[in-house]
Amino acid sequence: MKSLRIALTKGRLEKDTVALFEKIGFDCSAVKNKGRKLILPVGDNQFEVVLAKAADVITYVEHGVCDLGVVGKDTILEHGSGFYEVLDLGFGKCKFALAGPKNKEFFSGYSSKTIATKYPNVARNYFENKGMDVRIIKIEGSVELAPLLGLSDAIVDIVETGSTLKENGLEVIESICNISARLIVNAASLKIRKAEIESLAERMDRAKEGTE
Ligand SMILES: Nc1ncnc2c1ncn2[C@@H]1O[C@H](COP(=O)(O)OP(=O)(O)OP(=O)(O)O)[C@@H](O)[C@H]1O
Ligand SMILES: O=P(O)(O)OC[C@H]1O[C@H](OP(=O)(O)OP(=O)(O)O)[C@H](O)[C@@H]1O
Repeated sequence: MKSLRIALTKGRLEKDTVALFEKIGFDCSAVKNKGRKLILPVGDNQFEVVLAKAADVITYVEHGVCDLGVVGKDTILEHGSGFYEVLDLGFGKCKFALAGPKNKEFFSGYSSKTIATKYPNVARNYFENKGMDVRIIKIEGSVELAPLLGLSDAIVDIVETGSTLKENGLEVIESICNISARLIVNAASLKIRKAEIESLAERMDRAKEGTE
């Protein structure tokens, strides 16, 4: 049978995932010396790692061309639910927050507010739950610019250390939810290759706790 294929969010989550695999004892030298290669073997061809952008990890897992994926809860909340989320990996910790200019009251007044965000679905759900009607503008990155430039009243974005907000005169108005990296699995793969997938997830879980 061909080896399991895991889609891995490249960038921030990549290093922590590789560190976790190495803790289990898998040889990750191909991933660490990847050059521009995007599909790489791990261990003794135990599985293959596919390096992809966060939202694409979900697309590949949902379509079943990858059996598993490592992706942030932020991306899951924004982009999808057609898969199983089997494990909180405990790294990539940050949170979603509503943030805006320091010392400026956001929830007062009657005028409709404008929100800039890279996560329009998350922002829409958040304000729907509050019964607030807001205008949402999608921004692709450095979302903190939007209120500084006068495009929006506030932002919904990821906050980790808080320094990006602080250095730009912004502050958290309200925390929305915690985020961390998750292991996701294609539904059909979980049926067909249950034992293999469960064994890998268990090993990742134990390595995460430092007991492997
Ligand atoms: N400070 C942080 N900022 C953004 N994401 C973070 C942070 N800390 C942890 N993460 C997690 O890392 C994941 C990947 O972030 P990364 O910055 O590598 O990619 P991205 O910002 O989604 O995409 P891009 O490649 O466009 O920068 C996020 O989806 C989130 O789950
Ligand atoms: O609280 P902090 O530790 O400052 O981290 C939060 C910042 O990091 C992320 O941006 P990223 O670096 O991914 O760039 P981007 O905004 O262009 O996506 C996020 O969108 C915030 O801007």
